[in-house]
Amino acid sequence: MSSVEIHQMRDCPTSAQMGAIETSAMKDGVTTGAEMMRRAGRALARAALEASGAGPGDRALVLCGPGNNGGDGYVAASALREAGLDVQVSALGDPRNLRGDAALFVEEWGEAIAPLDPEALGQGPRPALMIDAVFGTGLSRPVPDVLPKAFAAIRSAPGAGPLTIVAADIPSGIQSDTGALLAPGGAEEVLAADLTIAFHAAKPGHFLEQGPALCGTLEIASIGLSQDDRTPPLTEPHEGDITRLVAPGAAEAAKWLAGWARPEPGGHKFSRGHVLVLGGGPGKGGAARMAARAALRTGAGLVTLGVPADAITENAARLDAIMLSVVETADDLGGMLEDDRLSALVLGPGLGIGERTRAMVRVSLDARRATILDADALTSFADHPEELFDRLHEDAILTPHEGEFARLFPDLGLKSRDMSKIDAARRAADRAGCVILLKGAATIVASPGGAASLHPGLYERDTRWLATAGAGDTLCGILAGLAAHAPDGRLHGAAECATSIHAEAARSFGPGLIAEDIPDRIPDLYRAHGL
Ligand SMILES: NC(=O)C1=CN([C@@H]2O[C@H](COP(=O)(O)OP(=O)(O)OC[C@H]3O[C@@H](n4cnc5c(N)ncnc54)[C@H](OP(=O)(O)O)[C@@H]3O)[C@@H](O)[C@H]2O)[C@@H](O)CC1
Ligand SMILES: Nc1ncnc2c1ncn2[C@@H]1O[C@H](COP(=O)(O)OP(=O)(O)O)[C@@H](O)[C@H]1O
Ligand SMILES: [K+]
Repeated sequence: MSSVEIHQMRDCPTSAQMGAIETSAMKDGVTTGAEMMRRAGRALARAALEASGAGPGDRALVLCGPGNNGGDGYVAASALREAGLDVQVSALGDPRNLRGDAALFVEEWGEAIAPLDPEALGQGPRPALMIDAVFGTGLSRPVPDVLPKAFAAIRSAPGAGPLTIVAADIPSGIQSDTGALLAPGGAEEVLAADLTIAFHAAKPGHFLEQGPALCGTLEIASIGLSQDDRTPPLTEPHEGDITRLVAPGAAEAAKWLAGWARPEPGGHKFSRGHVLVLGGGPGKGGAARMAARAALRTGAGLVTLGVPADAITENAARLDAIMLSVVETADDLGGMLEDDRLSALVLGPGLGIGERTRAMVRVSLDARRATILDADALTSFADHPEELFDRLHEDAILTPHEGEFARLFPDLGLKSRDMSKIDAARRAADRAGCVILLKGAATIVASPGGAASLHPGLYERDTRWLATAGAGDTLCGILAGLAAHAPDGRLHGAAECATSIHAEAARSFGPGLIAEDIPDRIPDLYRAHGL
């Protein structure tokens, strides 16, 4: 199983990590600050010309800020002028205060720089393209009032043609580590871009909170730093290494899936693992059945659904390849778990909230199998999460959506946290002592100790059709199908791969997707990746 180590992932650095990558590349003589800025600005100009279709004689407006993001803007302004456009530059703050590389490119621009004056900007005529290079990764506090006023003026300026807006690194007003808005009046105060050109790597803010709604299309431009650069771990206890972006290309995904999902040659059904999904009473079985089907399709050799006696008839009428067992109580479960070939357990989908579920979770965790806890298995511990955390171990994983997450980790929930979703998941993993898979448009996988990955169901990997009842149940099943034959302690990797399979299966179905469709897309997906 050595091939499960394959990780063809990209990085998703914070602002501090991005700074460290740049500094170390400059120190090692890989590039210079001016060269990076020149590449960044030229990439912006090129992308803006392409996206807008503008050419010689067309008007361009470049808004430049007081830091290096502004520096990228001055490079872009010079490049657009070179391409024959009629370029106007408007600056926040006095450009004479710019230092370092940015000052160099102000000089290279050498023409008039207007102050950022909403009234003047509102008079038009509206340009064909606009570059937003006011703030990038250095935005550290709410934007000044003049910025939203200038944006509003630009939006309403008179003019015939459409305006293509291109953001340098990230739209100004989004905090690049968290995706939070640093604009007191909300999203209306940030100029939504048609296209965002991120430099070197996508940042967390492109995927989290308000970021995705404001970035438009996201493209990454190389600025001369190698993709393989790694910074040393930061010293803060919960920062850990750079977040990995789980976005494998087709060739990478094929290798990765082969490592995780292809059966061993000469294997048998038990070597592919046996998943036990626990279900609830009559009329509550759909979620567990979907998880079970997904586990079987993903590659578990056997899947058993364990339900109370009065739910057997209903389930028997709906299942064939999936086996059925009566599991009335935690004692029944304990008896079943004497069979150590049961290698992965799923508890939560449709299981019911209360003491029966809590007792089953205790028995499951004590049995030390790969154990996936979702939905009702999480909510059952909302009043006493420590009781759950005390029993969790490295072969357990919690797969909450934001609502379930907030019940177990109230201080880290969406409404109360003052950190990124990534750091919230990291902190939760440390507290719980197991892997956390925190769902949403961007799904985070975090392990105790700080390792974290972000799966973007966004941009070219848009999986918005997954926001449908039961989609999470199938994710549990896919994860169980992989975990059933994964070596111990590999749940982080299994969770990354499961999220990716789940998303790709959903995308291959597309509009109108319902949860039942997901498991049955997996064979086509595997075939497409050469399994
Ligand atoms: N060599 C490199 O480093 C490269 C960097 N690159 C580019 O640089 C960007 C990062 O540059 P950066 O670190 O200078 O930050 P940036 O986003 O320009 O903003 C910081 C400035 O804004 C100010 N400021 C902050 N908040 C404010 C507020 N609310 N209201 C008013 N002012 C505020 C802040 O002032 P201060 O906080 O210091 O008072 C400071 O002056 C990155 O996104 C990429 O585009 C690329 O060219 C590649 C090479
Ligand atoms: N807007 C969205 N874009 C992309 N993926 C999404 C979006 N909303 C939800 N998802 C994904 O859909 C699934 C929903 O799971 P969950 O919330 O547990 O649903 P359920 O409880 O109904 O099964 C998760 O895998 C989540 O990451
Ligand atoms: K910007």
